[in-house]
This record gives sequence, C-alpha cells and structure tokens, in this order.
Amino acid sequence: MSIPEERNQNKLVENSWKRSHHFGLKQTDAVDDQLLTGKLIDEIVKKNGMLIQHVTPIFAKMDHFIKQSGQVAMLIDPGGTIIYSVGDPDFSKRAAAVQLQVGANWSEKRKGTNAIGLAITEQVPVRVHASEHYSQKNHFLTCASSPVFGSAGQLLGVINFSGKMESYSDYSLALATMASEALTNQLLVEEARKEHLILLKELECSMKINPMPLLSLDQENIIVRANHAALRVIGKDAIGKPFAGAEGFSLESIHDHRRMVWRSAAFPGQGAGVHRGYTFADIAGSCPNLLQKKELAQKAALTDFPILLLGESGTGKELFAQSMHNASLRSHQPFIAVNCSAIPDSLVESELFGYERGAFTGANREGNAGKFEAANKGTIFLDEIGDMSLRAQAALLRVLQEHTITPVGSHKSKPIDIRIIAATHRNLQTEIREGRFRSDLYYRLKGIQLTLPSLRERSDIAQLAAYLLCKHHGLSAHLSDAAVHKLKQYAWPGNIRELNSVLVQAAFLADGGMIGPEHLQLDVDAPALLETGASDDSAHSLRDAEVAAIKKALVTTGWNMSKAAHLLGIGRTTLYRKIEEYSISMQAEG
Ligand SMILES: Nc1ncnc2c1ncn2[C@@H]1O[C@H](COP(=O)(O)OP(=O)(O)OP(=O)(O)O)[C@@H](O)[C@H]1O
Repeated sequence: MSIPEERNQNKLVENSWKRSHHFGLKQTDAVDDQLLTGKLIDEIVKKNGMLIQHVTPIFAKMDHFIKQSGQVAMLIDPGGTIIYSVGDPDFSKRAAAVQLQVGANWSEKRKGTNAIGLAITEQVPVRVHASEHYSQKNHFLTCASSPVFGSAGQLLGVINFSGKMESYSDYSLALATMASEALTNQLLVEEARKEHLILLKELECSMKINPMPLLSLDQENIIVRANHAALRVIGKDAIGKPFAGAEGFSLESIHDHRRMVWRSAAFPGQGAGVHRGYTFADIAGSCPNLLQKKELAQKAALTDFPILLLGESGTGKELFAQSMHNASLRSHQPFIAVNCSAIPDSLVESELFGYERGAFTGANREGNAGKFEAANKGTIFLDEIGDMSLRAQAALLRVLQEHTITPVGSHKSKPIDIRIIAATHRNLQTEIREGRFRSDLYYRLKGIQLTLPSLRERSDIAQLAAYLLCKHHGLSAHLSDAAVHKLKQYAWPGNIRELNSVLVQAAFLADGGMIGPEHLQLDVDAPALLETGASDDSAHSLRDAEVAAIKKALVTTGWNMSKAAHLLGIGRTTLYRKIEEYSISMQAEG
C-alpha cells in the first residue's frame, strides 16, 4: 500500500474539510460526548476479536517507538469506533479529554477532518497534523492512520498513531502503514489456514459417506482412517496398520504448503474388483420406523430369502437393495439392477434370460447373456416389478420355481444361483385383485416384505436434510430454522430423491451461505397427500413434479444444461433425455 505524496495528502485534507462543512459541523463545536460503553462497546470488541488478537503482537513489537515518542497506537473498526488502544499513559489522559479513546467514534461525520475518519473515507494511509484537524479542540494532535483490508479487498478497520503535535515524526505514517500491512497479511494467512481446515473436514465428511473405498494414510503410510467401503476390501482391523496396497487402488497426496498436514487418499482405479454401491452406512435417518426396517434388512441380508421392498418412489428401495447385497455373503458377486417397467414386453425374455446365437435377426450374432445369467451367484434387483406384463410374470415365475433359465432360441436350460430382491411403488394386493399381478408370483417374491416409510411419514427430515447437504456440500451448507420448518410442511411426492434435488438447488441459490426458506424451491402444486397404491395418480404427480423441477432448474440457470443438470443432481444426458421425453421447450416458459 503506497502512501500518497505530500501534494495529494494536502488535497485529501482539503476535500475532507469541504465534507466536514457539508455535514454541518462547526470548528468550535464542543467534543461530542457519545462514547460507547458497557454492552455496546463489548459487542463491537467481540465482533472484532480476531483483529484485536492479531494486532496485539504487532503493537507489542512497536512498543518502544510508541512509548518513546509519547504516542498511542489504536485499532478502529470500519465504522470509526476505537476498539483497542495502547501507548503512552500521559498522552492517553490528554487524549481522553477529546475522546481519543476506546468507545469514541472518529468518523468524519462525527469529528470532522481527522486521520482516522479520512483513512476510512479515502481508504489510503493519511496524516492529519495540528491545525489540519477540523475541530479546534484537536489542533494539539498529530495523527497518522492506515486502512486494513480483508481478502476480498473490503475495509476491515484502521490503524492509527496519535500524539501531541510536538511529537510529530515522519516515521509515524510509515509505521502505521507497516502495521496495517502486517495485520492485513496475518488475517490472510489465518483465513487460508481456516479454509484448509474446512477442506480437510469436508474431505473427511464426504469420505465417511462415500460409497467408494477411501483411506487416509500418514507420512509413514499407516492407515489412519478408512470408510466402510474400504474396510470391506482391506479388512476390518486395517486401521493402524501399514497400507500394503490393494488391487486397483491408486494414491493421491494432499498436504498444505508447509507440509504441516499430510494425508494421502487411496481411490479405487478403473476395473478394481470392488463393488461400488451403497451400504447400510449410507442409509441416513433416525426415524424409528426407518430404523426398524433397516435393522430387519440387516438381518435379512444374511439369508437367501427373497425380499420384497415396497414404498413410494424415491423412498430408498434401491438403496436398501444394494445395502443388503453388500452386507450379504454374495457381496463379492455381481449386483444387477433391472428396471422391469423399462423393458418392452416383446424383449422381456431375451433381456432377462438372454438369447442364443441366431435367435432373431438384427440381434447380436453371438447370442447374449441375459440379466439373470449376469447376476449368477450374486443378487438381481427387480425394480418396478408391479409394472411387469403378465407374460413376463409367467416367465419369471418359472425361473423362481425351477432355478433355471432358458435363453430365447435355446432348448437347454442353465442352472442359476441367485438372490432376488424385488421392489415396487404399487400396491400389489390391489394389482392382484384387479388381475394385473399373479398371486403365485407375489407369494414367491414376498419371502420378507419391507415397506419403507414415505418422507412425510418420517420424523427425521431435518437430520436427513443435514446429512444430504453435507454429502453434497461438505460442512459449508446449513439450513435456517425457518427453512427446516418449510421442509416439514411439504408433502414430498418425490420423497428423498426430491428432497435431494431441492437441497442441491437451495445450496446453489444460497451461494455458500445459510439456506433460508426462500432458497427452497418446492413444487407448490404438489398434492398435500398421495395415497400409497394410487399408482396412476402417483405416477402423474411424480411426472408433474419432475417436469416442474426441470423447468425451474432450466429457468434458474438460463437454460445452461450443465448447471441445470447439476442443480437437479442428474447427468446431462439424462437431462437431455427428459427434456425430450416431456417435450419441455423454451417457448413454454414464455
Ligand atoms: N435413508 C436415506 N438416506 C440417504 N439417502 C437416501 C435415503 N433414502 C433414499 N436416499 C437417496 O434418495 C434417492 C432415491 O433413492 P432410491 O433410488 O433408492 O429410491 P427408490 O425407492 O428405489 O426409488 P424408485 O422407486 O423411484 O426407483 C437416492 O439418491 C438415494 O441415495
């Protein structure tokens, strides 16, 4: 920060005098006696605690000069209030007579031309000597002030050196400038240190919930932390032991510029023989209903019974299915998810059971293994089972009864060893009553039935929201009480999937700050309650909610596909597909 030349200093003082006139101040005015005391000054001091903490050692280093020259050194907040002062006791007494003391405000508006007020207005180092002061009462003073800035260039305060006019020294202004620069630099270092710590905390937070195996190692390559997924690969008792490497793992170093903190994270490389998926640790929530289902699922995971997962869309059925697979004895075998509603009826058998070479024209000439064969020895997750056609249901029933599959175009059946987890948002009893679902298949699938609670039935929405925010934004995003209240009032037709995308968008809109209700863009047209089992209505409502969310994201981001996809928590390709599928166009938005 350069000190303005003498000529410019004079100009600054001249302009300040004009402003003082303009404020209606008189040179002969009495000292204004509005001194902040008690709670009021305590609050300002507390607010600027960090500044005071860092300026204290700086002033201590200059103590010799300050006392010898009969001066006082001060720290002033950006509003002009003196918040900290050290120096010559004799001069301090004299200074107090004109309120050059803690609690007094020395902005230009209050005191007319003076070094503190001028440094705040002009944001450059300035000196105001003797009769350059506007108020006659301050003519006995010589003062030098220099501004302190934050990392974004914002004014954080002012350093001021004052003494009797006889103590005038050319060094005062240089010293004030050096002190303010030292303080500015210290604050920058402190901010960088904090950011680094936050980064590490975020890293740890995301590590805990990450389905990818992640490790922290110290300098000696000893494992200091590992998430659940990693422990499954390297063994539960691996913490504290040296990391010997594992198939497909790669290492990345993270350390600060002084190598004070030193970590390495291990990420699985391409093709690692590790299943990437959810585990029970990823199922967040403290709602008793959910915890009961989680406990049951953990027990059931170790058996080979078929599982039927019921619940509205977005309640975590796939999350449960993957967690059960990963906790089962089949966890090192494949987990294959099949969306039964997405397979055209004519292709169900070939998709599920595969086809033989030359089975039909246009098909892969070498034949193709179906989903069941791909999942052999592992788990197959049959999602949206309630949407399967009766023809497909008959074929599935045969597999369940005979434990064999027969590829299309083949006469030979192949034995399969598979664990089945099926899921649907439909009420299968109703489907059976109305002849759309086979009751014999239902009883085969229903080994253990788990109905997952919808979000509006859950008592832990605030906790879940905090978890999801942490997952996406680390520790930086928080919800205000009013925002939590708004979340609790909403019906959540899209359940946790919808909550997720609302939070991603809210964190984006809050721009790193506290998330308030205004950032939560909920679908106002969402019905207050959806009946489980009212399948067609649910499907429509969900579709409407999805369309509304996509439109909102597109408008918010000015049709920037990458940003909109990020807001919605989906990939860009999925977004393009949905825009086409729902015929969403710019014109429709007006
Ligand atoms: N308890 C939970 N904790 C954390 N995340 C959850 C929880 N339940 C669901 N989710 C998240 O919500 C989203 C939807 O979950 P999932 O796909 O498992 O639901 P679903 O019931 O299978 O939905 P659909 O029937 O539409 O396929 C996922 O991103 C999932 O990770």
